[in-house]
Amino acid sequence: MKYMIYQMDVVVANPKENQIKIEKWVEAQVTKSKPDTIVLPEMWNAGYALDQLEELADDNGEVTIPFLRNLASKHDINIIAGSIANKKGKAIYNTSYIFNRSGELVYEYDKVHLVPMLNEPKYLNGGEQKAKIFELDGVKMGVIICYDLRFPELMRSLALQGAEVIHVVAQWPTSRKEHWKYLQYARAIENQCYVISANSSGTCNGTNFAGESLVINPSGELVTSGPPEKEATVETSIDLSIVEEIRSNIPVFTSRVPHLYGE
Ligand SMILES: O=C(O)CCC(=O)C(=O)O
Repeated sequence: MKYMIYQMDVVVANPKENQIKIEKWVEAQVTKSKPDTIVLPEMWNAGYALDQLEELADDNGEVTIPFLRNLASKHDINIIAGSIANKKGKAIYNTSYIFNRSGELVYEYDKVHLVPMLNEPKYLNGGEQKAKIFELDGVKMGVIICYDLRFPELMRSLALQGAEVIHVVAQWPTSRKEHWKYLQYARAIENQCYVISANSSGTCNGTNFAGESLVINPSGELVTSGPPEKEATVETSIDLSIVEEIRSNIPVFTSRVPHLYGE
């Protein structure tokens, strides 16, 4: 499966401009490289303008869903659509949408873990649904959002449901870039799956975002990386046949003793 990741410099507090940016990027890059799947970063509609989300957030995807549906079917691509600030009733969530190449919305996930360091709980609601896997081109996959990466239980639950590829969409700051990298390596090794991330670049309220979107294979080896702190397109192909091979060589899933973990 061929991937293209948009390590995007999100324009803060300007959903329309970000939508145009994504459209132009897809027109320019997708037509050239013809990937199967593209990945966008976290909160690409509004950026981290948390105190303006009441005005900036989408309303149950009413703007974003038709935009992405059309992009997917027009270009024949699967879209791991990062995430957006999204109103559901009175509450605002950080929502990820996944579209297949026919333009069908196959999965929707609200970020479960909110970041105290950014005061997210003041502005956002945490998702209340269990994370599930979805399928694109017959491959079992999952998605988590940024701070979710610090909670190994979440990715483990996706791996136990059969995910072979897990995406991390993020706006992770440079100040904690080592955590960003090492946590992804750990999650790939312990779950023996591909970890594919899209981080943003650029700046918001004095915070620089790290870039360095990563593709790590199920053995914990780096396949490719985006550059630090600048907008970029990251391209790669992943070989799914190695997932089963690695899982049978080191059979951690059959060695688990769940009743001793309080599960
Ligand atoms: O956990 C971290 O250090 C960064 C998390 C974050 O920035 C986010 O979830 O948006």
